[in-house]
Amino acid sequence: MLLKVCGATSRDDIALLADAGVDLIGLWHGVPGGPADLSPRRFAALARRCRTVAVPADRAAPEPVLVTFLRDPAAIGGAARAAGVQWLQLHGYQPPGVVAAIKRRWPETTVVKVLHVAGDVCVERPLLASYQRAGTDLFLFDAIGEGGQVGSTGLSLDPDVVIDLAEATRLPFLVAGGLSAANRSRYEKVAAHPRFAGADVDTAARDLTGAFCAQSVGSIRQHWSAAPDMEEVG
Ligand SMILES: O=C(O)c1ccccc1N[C@@H]1O[C@H](COP(=O)(O)O)[C@@H](O)[C@H]1O
Repeated sequence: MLLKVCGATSRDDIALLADAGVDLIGLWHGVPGGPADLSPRRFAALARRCRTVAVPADRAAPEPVLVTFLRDPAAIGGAARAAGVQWLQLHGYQPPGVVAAIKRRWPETTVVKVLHVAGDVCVERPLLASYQRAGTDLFLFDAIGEGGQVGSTGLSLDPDVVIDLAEATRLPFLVAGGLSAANRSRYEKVAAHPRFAGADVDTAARDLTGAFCAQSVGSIRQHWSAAPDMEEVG
């Protein structure tokens, strides 16, 4: 299973996350006003750092992921390509046409489309087939905040809602939304699903000051790694 942690902003963040065994590191670009938003230059520098950071010989370097609210396929694909980044996380409400345009021009890209869930309602439910036809590689299920907040809500999804959504799709999926070491046992059914690809965390990876905490990330890794292994995705 893959562990993704979101919102790295420094070389030290990446060293800490790599050392803790994180597989995918989310780098924000095109998240206006976001505390972890990166300029194109900084985004490219940190993506390079992900690929070159020291990791034990038996582990791959973490994969940088462009996490974005951008909607313009050329801007999204252009930023990723300029930084040599293969993974895109389309957070927010980009329509299926954006996925299709990216996959047409950059077919080698792994596109993760976020599906936003409020309670037991997935906003994009009527569009699932369209996103699949467009070439989405993985879905990421995330909780919407009470005021419609998107990303890093710290709110957990009901595992039964996750399973229901997984069954309505045919792609591998990641889960986000208030995940932690402590609530891993609640997601037993989810982690055992044959298309469960991994967990995506922001809030629980940090301490009270908002900095990444090696101990918390290590503990999340340890608890969530108990999930059955996923076949290669992307
Ligand atoms: O972390 C953010 O603020 C953020 C901003 C813009 C897009 C995505 C963002 N994070 C995503 O939020 C979830 C996890 O959040 P949490 O563990 O509930 O705090 C995850 O998908 C991140 O990629």
